[in-house]
Amino acid sequence: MEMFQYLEKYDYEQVVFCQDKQSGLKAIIAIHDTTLGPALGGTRMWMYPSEEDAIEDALRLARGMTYKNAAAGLNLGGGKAVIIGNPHTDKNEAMFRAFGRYIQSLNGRYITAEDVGTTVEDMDLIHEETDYVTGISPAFGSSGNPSPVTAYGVYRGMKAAAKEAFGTDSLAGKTVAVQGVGNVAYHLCRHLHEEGVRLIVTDIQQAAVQRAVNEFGAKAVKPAEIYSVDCDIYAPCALGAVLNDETIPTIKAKVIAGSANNQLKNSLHGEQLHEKGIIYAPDYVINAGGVINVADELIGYNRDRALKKVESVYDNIAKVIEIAKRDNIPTYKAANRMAEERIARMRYSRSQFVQNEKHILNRRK
Ligand SMILES: NC(=O)c1ccc[n+]([C@@H]2O[C@H](COP(=O)([O-])OP(=O)(O)OC[C@H]3O[C@@H](n4cnc5c(N)ncnc54)[C@H](O)[C@@H]3O)[C@@H](O)[C@H]2O)c1
Ligand SMILES: CC(C)C[C@H](N)C(=O)O
Repeated sequence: MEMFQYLEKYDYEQVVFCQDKQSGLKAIIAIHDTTLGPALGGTRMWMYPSEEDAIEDALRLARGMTYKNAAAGLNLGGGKAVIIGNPHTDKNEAMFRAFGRYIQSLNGRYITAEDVGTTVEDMDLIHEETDYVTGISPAFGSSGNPSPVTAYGVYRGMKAAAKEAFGTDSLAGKTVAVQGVGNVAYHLCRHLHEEGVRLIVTDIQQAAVQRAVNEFGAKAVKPAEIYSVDCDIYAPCALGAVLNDETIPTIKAKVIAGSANNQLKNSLHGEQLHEKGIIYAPDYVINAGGVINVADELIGYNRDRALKKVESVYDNIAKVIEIAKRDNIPTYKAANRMAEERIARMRYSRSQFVQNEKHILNRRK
């Protein structure tokens, strides 16, 4: 990869490589854009096939957080970190504390939280060394695991997309196919079950499937079958790139609304969904509940206030659909437009020099 060429292409601000031989820490922090405020995004721990894959993932995810935070109306920029290693076998206290010291050295330009492969316990270790971490234990007056709140946001966003497709946002009697019933989707299934939805689920872990079958009366199908089942709504809640040339032609759902990041393999697939008349709730808009929740910690966490803010995912999905209809463009493009326009407006309005300017981190004091 021609690093600076890539950074210039998408206008990244900063990339930090963090190494600590004794603990085995190899991490990359990518800060994409801090126009709206400090860059907030989780830390992913993953066994990357190569260092180049890890760098690419950090960069791609950081840019995604710029869009997610902007579209959610947060005064936060976009960044993300990756730790190279096996989250089941390679973690240790010194690793996360060394990583916390690197975050501290950025003096608030980057704030971390959970992502795939990291937990509340890991955030607590990072917190030993820095204040620039969210999603830490409720014992510290913080928000804890973001997944249930992400699920609530996805549920709200799904209702907004359903309103467009079916003329009502009631999901009672609808069939929803859920791909992956992990941390987020388990809670999503609970909301859907309580509203009288028929659930079809799949997962590569049998125990996760069985729990949804037992608790919510879900019907189980094999992983490869989930795309083509008869359903009203397809909820991708596992991996990225699941909306691609192979899967899109088989999808029968009228709505796609799930928590997974980077659902479109590439932007062409967003066009294909538009041509098929499927209402696609853009991933980074519908799954913003987690980041909205952890961002509330920056002003002194209040669960009720955070949940109230997460309800706005409904309005944000409705707004994206409205822009898509007004401009006759796919919803993924409408979401990008919404985020980019907000950043451009704020960049302009915040371009004047102000001594000791006010920003979200100053509100903590
Ligand atoms: N946790 C959050 O707050 C949050 C916030 C925003 C976005 N997300 C995104 O939502 C998705 C789910 O996150 P999570 O925290 O629930 O993760 P998780 O690991 O708890 O759940 C994912 C589930 O998907 C299953 N899975 C993996 N590959 C599969 C396949 N091929 N077919 C079917 N199932 C498969 C896994 O076995 C697991 O049960 C991820 O893409 C994540 O990036 C999560
Ligand atoms: C800040 C975190 C809760 C971010 C979450 N991992 C996401 O992708 O939105």
